Amino acid sequence: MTHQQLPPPALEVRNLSILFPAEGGTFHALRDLTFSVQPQEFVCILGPSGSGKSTLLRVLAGLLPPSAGEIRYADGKPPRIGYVFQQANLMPWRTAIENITLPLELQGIPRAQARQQAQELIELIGLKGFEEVFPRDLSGGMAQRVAIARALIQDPDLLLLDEPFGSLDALTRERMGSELLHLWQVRRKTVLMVTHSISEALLLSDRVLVLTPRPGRLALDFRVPLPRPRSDEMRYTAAFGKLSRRLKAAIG
Ligand SMILES: Nc1ncnc2c1ncn2[C@@H]1O[C@H](COP(=O)(O)OP(=O)(O)OP(=O)(O)O)[C@@H](O)[C@H]1O
Repeated sequence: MTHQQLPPPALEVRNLSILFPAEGGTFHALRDLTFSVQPQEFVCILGPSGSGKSTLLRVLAGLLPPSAGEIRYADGKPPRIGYVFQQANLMPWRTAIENITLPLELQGIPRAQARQQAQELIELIGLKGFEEVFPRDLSGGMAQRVAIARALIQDPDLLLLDEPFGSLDALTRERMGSELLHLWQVRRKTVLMVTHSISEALLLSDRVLVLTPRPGRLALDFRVPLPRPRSDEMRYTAAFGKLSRRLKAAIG
């Protein structure tokens, strides 16, 4: 029998709990979560409102210390992280390209060099022609493309996406999902993405982690058995419908 050796996980979460202060004491936002993520894996986190999905991303980003348990990263130290939120949070006085280059400028990288690096991402993410547009003149989808490019420009090892398409209309959301898929196929990052959309999770990810209602525990760690490359057409297949029902039942 051959033994297939897996690379060390990009991150391991062990018995993670998060307690927050509440009236008269504390409450568990997350309780005893254990899972690991492989390098370049695309993992979606699904769960009802308040199940601790955003809290989990904040812990993984190092913005919130675990109350109990631990997080281990592949080479022992926290990876470079790119973080994208539901709102693009762009600087209104900077153009699209100037928002993208900002993280590099803050690192002291010369402006011309930063712009050159941004240009490659602009083409990859469908922002060509919008470089000099200010945020007020960008559509929601375009603004979110800028936010994703800004997160990618530092070449993060780990991309954390917190409902990045949550504020977009359904059609733009589908298109952005396909573009993210394309981006991931080209750049191959380890991705953890929070979403409320079962179909988005199935179409994009290798694995879906479903959290229970508060306190968030792991209800299901589900490997998506759909072949890659994935296409939008898959949404309309019987297999996809069956998987959707399975996830819906797990969310409750
Ligand atoms: N800093 C904090 N202090 C106290 N309670 C908090 C804090 N941050 C989050 N919470 C609470 O922890 C719980 C989990 O919140 P979190 O935002 O992680 O859930 P979520 O699954 O991302 O929700 P949604 O899907 O609505 O975005 C909620 O009850 C929230 O009110």
